[in-house]
Amino acid sequence: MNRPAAVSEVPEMAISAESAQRAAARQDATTRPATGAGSEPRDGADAASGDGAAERTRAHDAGDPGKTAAAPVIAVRGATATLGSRPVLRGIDFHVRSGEVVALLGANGSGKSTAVRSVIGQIPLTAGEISLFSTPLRRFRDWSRVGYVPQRTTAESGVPATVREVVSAGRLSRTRLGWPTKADRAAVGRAIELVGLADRAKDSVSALSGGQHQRVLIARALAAEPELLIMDEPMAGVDLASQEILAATLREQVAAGTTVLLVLHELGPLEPLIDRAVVLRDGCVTHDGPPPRAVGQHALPGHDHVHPHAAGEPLRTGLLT
Ligand SMILES: Nc1ncnc2c1ncn2[C@@H]1O[C@H](COP(=O)(O)OP(=O)(O)OP(=O)(O)O)[C@@H](O)[C@H]1O
Repeated sequence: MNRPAAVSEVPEMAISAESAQRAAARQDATTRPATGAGSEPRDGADAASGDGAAERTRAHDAGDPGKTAAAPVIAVRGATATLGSRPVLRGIDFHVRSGEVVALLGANGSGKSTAVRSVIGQIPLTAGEISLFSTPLRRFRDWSRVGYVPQRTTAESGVPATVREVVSAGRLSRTRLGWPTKADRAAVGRAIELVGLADRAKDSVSALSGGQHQRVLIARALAAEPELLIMDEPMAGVDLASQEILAATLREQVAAGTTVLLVLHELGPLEPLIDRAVVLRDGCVTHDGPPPRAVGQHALPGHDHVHPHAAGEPLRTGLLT
């Protein structure tokens, strides 16, 4: 197995003071919205599984900020994945701690999307293991704690749907059997407001721009008030105005203690939020630490990151080898 570079073997990663503070603040369950993940009972499947929810409750009950802050929300160890006959992840290790914002960076085809899709169980590993909230992925059932925004999708399904309908779909993991409660409807309304689309809530998603679509998808992920938000290139193909709204939305989530893993090809307006960067190259981790500074590296040869979904000129990341 081609193990990743030494940096990924270091168990304790630099976590910014800001991140540590957020993690501690998160311990005050009061920082979560009243209808948030921390205040709601679990559904039957979750309760039956006895997995993450119970462990999380125990951790909170223990009242030891250090303990929960130290437990990784995502732990990836020796993850190896093959697509077709091609090895795409070659034994990668990384983790994301509670309250951290971690960017997964790297050149086109380095395995970023495969890594996040493995984390949410869409791509099976051929070796290694992944845990979410200290529960092995194969036993993890508490998906309402996880919000996922996939790469390159639109909010359109072919069936006419309004912004509110699409965002409401994101709440289904929390909706008890039966009709949505007042709290469910309020959470959907909040998510729509957060992404600045309150005035478009009744509009068909087919009438929205690409950037607005992306905002709908993020609102859909936020509607469940997840503790962990995983986003695959949330800024790709998004106009500047929408980028700024998305950055503000994410800032708000992070301030409330949400843990974030996001694939990016450039840090852009999200840079101030990023605590740590994990850089992939050919399916291996080549850096795990402070976000690389884009300035200066742009001038180096081989630093163009051509994003296949964005027409026009190559985007530069300053992060590539
Ligand atoms: N279904 C598939 N079958 C075979 N190979 C695949 C498949 N999906 C992706 N790959 C290959 O796996 C590698 C990693 O792809 P992945 O999408 O994870 O990279 P990425 O770093 O997210 O790239 P990008 O920045 O272009 O989105 C690429 O070489 C890609 O061609």
